[in-house]
Amino acid sequence: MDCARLPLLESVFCAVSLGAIVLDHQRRVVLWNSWMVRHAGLEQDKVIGRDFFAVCPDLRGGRVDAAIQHALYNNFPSLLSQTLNKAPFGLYLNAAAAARDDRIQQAVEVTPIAVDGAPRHCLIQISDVSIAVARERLLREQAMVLRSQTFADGLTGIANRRHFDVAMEKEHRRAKRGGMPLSLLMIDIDHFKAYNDHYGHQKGDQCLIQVAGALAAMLKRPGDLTARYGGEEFAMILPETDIEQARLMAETIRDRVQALRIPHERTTDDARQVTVSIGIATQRGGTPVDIAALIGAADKALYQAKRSGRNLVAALQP
Ligand SMILES: Nc1nc2c(ncn2[C@@H]2O[C@H](COP(=O)(O)OP(=O)(O)OP(=O)(O)O)[C@@H](O)[C@H]2O)c(=O)[nH]1
Repeated sequence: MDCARLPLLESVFCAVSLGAIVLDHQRRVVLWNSWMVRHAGLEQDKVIGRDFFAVCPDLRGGRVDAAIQHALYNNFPSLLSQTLNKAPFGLYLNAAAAARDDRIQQAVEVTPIAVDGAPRHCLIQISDVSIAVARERLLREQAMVLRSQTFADGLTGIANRRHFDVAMEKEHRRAKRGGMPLSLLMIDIDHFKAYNDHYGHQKGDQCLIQVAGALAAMLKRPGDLTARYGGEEFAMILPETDIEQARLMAETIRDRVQALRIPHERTTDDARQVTVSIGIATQRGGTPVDIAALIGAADKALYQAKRSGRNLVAALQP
């Protein structure tokens, strides 16, 4: 190497906008660039010639330590993925960030370096990936919000039809695998067309929100789901629930909706309140039917409850 080019190389080493450290074969710090001085808060004269792990004791025994050993003794380069290592070096944007221990997000690369007439050295490069990490976090949060929106009904906030379909597939598979019963309830507000006609569409929407809230508040087990199936019809999935337990649940739903005391002048109910009819279909444990048959049976039971006078529960076992 032409000696006149060495100061130039050192200036370049110091000017790059990433952290650069060179270690010798004994893991002593040979070079520590200005970016490291700025972000680690350690001047070159405090680190040059010292053992790397005396300068950065937290890194001993971790993945950076392993990468250094690989580079120095096995001649292997390593790229430490940001997600696994988060921010291994104590590097900060400024003093305020250091006080909060708010580290610069880092991508770390360790490369073996052959040196003429001396044992192998290694170069550690640290890039600031804070912007990319923040962008990724934001995208992940936005994806979660979008996901929750695509699975929620816009009016009532409970699960929508798409969520119902996904949950039904999952619970149906689980019931089949475990030989457990599975109940499905179809819940329909009685004379809702007349309610809308009499009180107006906005009041109709309020009524749907109240009924949905009452249904959602009844669920206790993690696999249970209540969804807006469409219009004024709701569905409830009750895993590991036999026909008698489902009937009890349906009767409680009927009571809870009546307890809301939503006036309905144009209904057939004597109390002139909003009521619901409920159809139940239960698949026995060990004798599964397909999902379409289960939904069809719940619809048929709902139709029976309506035809028998409304504000009633009917059940079928397909
Ligand atoms: N306000 C409001 N009304 C809705 C919504 N979705 C569906 N509906 C109304 O719900 C009513 C359903 O009426 P029908 O299917 O005839 O049933 P029904 O009047 O409830 O009669 P039964 O079910 O036989 O007791 C229709 O008038 C729809 O317009 C909604 O999001 N908001």
